[in-house]
Amino acid sequence: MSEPTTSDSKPCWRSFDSSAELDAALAAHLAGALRADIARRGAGSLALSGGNTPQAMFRALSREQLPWTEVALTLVDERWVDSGHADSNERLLRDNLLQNAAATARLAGLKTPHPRATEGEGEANARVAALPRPFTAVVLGMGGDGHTASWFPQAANLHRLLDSRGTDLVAATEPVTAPHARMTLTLPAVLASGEIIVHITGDEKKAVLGEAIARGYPIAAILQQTQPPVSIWWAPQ
Ligand SMILES: O=C1O[C@H](COP(=O)(O)O)[C@@H](O)[C@H](O)[C@H]1O
Repeated sequence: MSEPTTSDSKPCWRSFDSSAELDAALAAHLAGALRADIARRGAGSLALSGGNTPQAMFRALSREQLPWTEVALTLVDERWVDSGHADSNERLLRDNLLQNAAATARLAGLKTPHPRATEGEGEANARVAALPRPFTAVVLGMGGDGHTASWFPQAANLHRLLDSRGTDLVAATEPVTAPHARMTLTLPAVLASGEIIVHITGDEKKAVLGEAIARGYPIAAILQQTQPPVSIWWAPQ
């Protein structure tokens, strides 16, 4: 299957023969970007996605040797569940990345103690605002429905999440087609990054990406960008 491009921009594709190769290369790439940022401004930061795709890459990244005490991590999006819940992206990050050499990195999660995600917006915004930004890198995943971050096609407030002139760094949303209310970075927060990496695997997601622009999937908001640079890292399942 060929690599889809958009009419306006051609995100750079990095295709690998296996997920294992992709995971090793992406972990090394992120570690290099963090080292460079720490050397340049004394701090590095990553906004990372949850879900199944990035878990092995997180474990590879956790073994990279770098000054992890100077690294701040946050999530691209979070499900509104306790941090010990099986569906918690924070739990996923703690279990897979905040281990080994990376155990000393600082994590600013998006889940607050508020019962409702909408009530946690102020605190979550303040947490993200306190991080070293622009992010060194943002790593996005993508669902089979073309959602990235927690920008779901059916969400009533999708417009707010994708408002490039909006001032909120995060916002609550109801995905409609997936469980749990969410807290998600907004488009302007994602764009305030040294680079954006879309990390996907499998032919199905490659095909979805190819349809994204034509069908107006939320990930099109990223694929159409030229600044910061966007690259797509892909391997077969
Ligand atoms: O719900 C979510 O799904 C996407 C994609 O996850 P995957 O399991 O298909 O890799 C993920 O990027 C996002 O962070 C997560 O909250």
